[in-house]
Amino acid sequence: SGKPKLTYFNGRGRMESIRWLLAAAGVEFEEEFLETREQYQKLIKDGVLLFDQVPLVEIDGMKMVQTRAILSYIAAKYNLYGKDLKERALIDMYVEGTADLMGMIITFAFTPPKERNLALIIERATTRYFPVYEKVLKQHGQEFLVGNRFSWADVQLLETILMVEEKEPTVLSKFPVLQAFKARISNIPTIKKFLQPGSQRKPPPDDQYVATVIEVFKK
Ligand SMILES: N[C@@H](CCC(=O)N[C@@H](CS(=O)(=O)O)C(=O)NCC(=O)O)C(=O)O
Repeated sequence: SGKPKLTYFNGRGRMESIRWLLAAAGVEFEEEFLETREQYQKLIKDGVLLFDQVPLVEIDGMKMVQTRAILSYIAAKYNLYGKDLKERALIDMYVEGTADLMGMIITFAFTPPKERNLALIIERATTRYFPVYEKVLKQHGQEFLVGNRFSWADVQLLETILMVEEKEPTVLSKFPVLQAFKARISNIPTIKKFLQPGSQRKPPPDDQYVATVIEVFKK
């Protein structure tokens, strides 16, 4: 069909940022959901998982694995990766910062309840990460994080803001510039569409999602 094909669980995990970036770029994609151990073993047998891991994204005749490699390829292909090496370096830094914060939330669902530390996630969000993006936007006074135009960094920052707000709705209370950024980027047509019910955006992980991941990878 020519559309990229994403193979992963029917949930966010590492694939959600890829769904966001493709959607922001206005690129339609298909999905195959990993539900059983047999499916996973077949993928391995067929030799399509370079490191026996998912996300897998089939795009432009390639069977891509490794989340960052996939995201970088999509960002470059759809001109969301800055105009030169220095803008790309800034985008990489901002993207890795949001990835670190999102990573804390992704592992939260797989952490035994009594070991979960939501306070630490909110503390990191409000003292280490969000202040950086608030300052960057405030300092240059532009609409977007890098190069005065829409990029991968903007997409991933919005994804991160929404994910942290799901845990703590007041998290942006001290970040007025990020509040305006959130409203602005949410209104970009391709993103507005992705935020509508019925899109391929996935809900927060629930017990069933965690159980499926554990079941599929059970040694
Ligand atoms: N660095 C890889 C890590 C991928 C990874 O660990 N994937 C997990 C699934 S999930 O953590 O994304 O849910 C996996 O396939 N694990 C199986 C295995 O490692 O044997 C990436 O970024 O894509």
